[in-house]
Amino acid sequence: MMTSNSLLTIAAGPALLDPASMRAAENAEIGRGTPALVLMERAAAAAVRAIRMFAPGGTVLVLCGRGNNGGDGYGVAAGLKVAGYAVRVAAAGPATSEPAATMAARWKGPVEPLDGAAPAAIIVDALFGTGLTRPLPEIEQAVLDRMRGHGLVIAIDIASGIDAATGGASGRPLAADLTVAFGAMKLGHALGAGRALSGRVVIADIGVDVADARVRLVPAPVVRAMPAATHKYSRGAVMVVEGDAGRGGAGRLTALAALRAGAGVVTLVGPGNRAPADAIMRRSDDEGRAMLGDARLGAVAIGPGLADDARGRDWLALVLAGDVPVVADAGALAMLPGFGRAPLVLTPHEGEFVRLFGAIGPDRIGAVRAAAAGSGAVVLLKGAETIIADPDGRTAINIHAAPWLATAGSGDVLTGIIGALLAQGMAPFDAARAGVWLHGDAGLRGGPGLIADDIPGLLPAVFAGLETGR
Ligand SMILES: NC(=O)C1=CN([C@@H]2O[C@H](COP(=O)(O)OP(=O)(O)OC[C@H]3O[C@@H](n4cnc5c(N)ncnc54)[C@H](O)[C@@H]3O)[C@@H](O)[C@H]2O)[C@@H](O)CC1
Ligand SMILES: [K+]
Repeated sequence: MMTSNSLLTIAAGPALLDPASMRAAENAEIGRGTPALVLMERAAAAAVRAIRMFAPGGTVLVLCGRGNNGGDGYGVAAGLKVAGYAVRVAAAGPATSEPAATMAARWKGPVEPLDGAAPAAIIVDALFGTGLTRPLPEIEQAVLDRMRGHGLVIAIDIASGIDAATGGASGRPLAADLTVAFGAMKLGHALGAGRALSGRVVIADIGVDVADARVRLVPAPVVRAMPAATHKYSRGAVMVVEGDAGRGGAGRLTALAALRAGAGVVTLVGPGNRAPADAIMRRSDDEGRAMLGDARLGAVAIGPGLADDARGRDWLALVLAGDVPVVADAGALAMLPGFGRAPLVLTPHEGEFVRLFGAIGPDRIGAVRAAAAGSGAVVLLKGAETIIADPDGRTAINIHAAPWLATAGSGDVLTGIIGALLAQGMAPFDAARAGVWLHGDAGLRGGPGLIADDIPGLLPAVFAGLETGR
């Protein structure tokens, strides 16, 4: 049925942890015999290395909280002082926990109160990390406000005030130029306000094992060399079920995107059976139904421009009952009859998701995971941060994208890209992840003024970029 000649491969991607899983991973390492103080020493040393690379030399103000994030801060202060920086420390009060208190005792210099501390060229924010559970207190908020606009800001683990589980901001966190994240990225670096306020994120390995993480960032796919003996069917055959007359533009965009994403042959199936005007093949509904029995067919893309009527419903029921992988979007989502045999990728935006699966609530990731587990389909919730879940629980978040992609027809293009990757034999979860990354990269390359029609034409540059690293 499927060819197995995918142009791309895609790795699992960097782990994205919530604070509870991070603590569990740290506790596991402590259980294996590494003292918490050693983890903190590693964290501080890694932060010092990152700061020396990012900002070699200068005056430093380290803002220390009373918890372990503050403990990291004292270690950073000591390390930067040894490295020749002029370091001052301001603290909210004595450290209340271990190993932070031990680390604080190693800082032999003066400690200023937070209120009144003057900014420096380099401001190290070690007030709160993953332990923040309440709104930022007034004194901490005031010092962050006073620092704003005055120096290069380095956040220790995460900008103080960002909820590491959700990326939500309490109060007004200070935007970081660089965040040194310990052990792994946290969800709060990738989501919501946290994504914008984290700046560049460097992951510091502190010897904590995060290999089991179920939620990961979508990484850049890798382009494989095509064998010379490739022919068009071995590169994947996609059938796009077109909308009705007057709505055909959406299907055409999907088909074009599938071709540009590397499918060898793309057939647009619809009532018209018009003469081909370009590289896209055109067939009638009857001919299309016959194609479903062709072993060379690799994937079906259905939904863009599709009307909620008898024709649309018949097509949807037919393809879901087959065993050719299906990507369903737009019109198909509005009339999904249930879930059939076919490996399936659903690509709803928020409104479509809510109609299909119910309200989302504050836990967007949990909602997408539940939708995938309940439906047996890979579910891809489109948005500024696209969330993709496999029925087996693997979950990915894509932040490699640009706001210019929020434009009419952009989703039709994504459907075509995913269709092409499915047709090449990529597993549905991988096709969805790689597809959304390619789409996002095209958006970044397109910039302001981008329209959906431009996206397929940007894909050759996206692939070239993957091969050359540019
Ligand atoms: N656990 C470990 O093994 C490691 C932890 N590390 C650091 O430890 C941090 C987490 O430390 P903590 O759990 O101590 O938490 P934080 O230092 O993030 O927060 C400090 C404490 O303040 C309290 N708190 C929360 N919100 C508050 C608010 N709004 N007002 C007043 N108090 C509030 C909490 O009880 C929390 O324990 C990480 O972000 C990381 O920087 C690193 O040293 C690496 C190793
Ligand atoms: K911090």
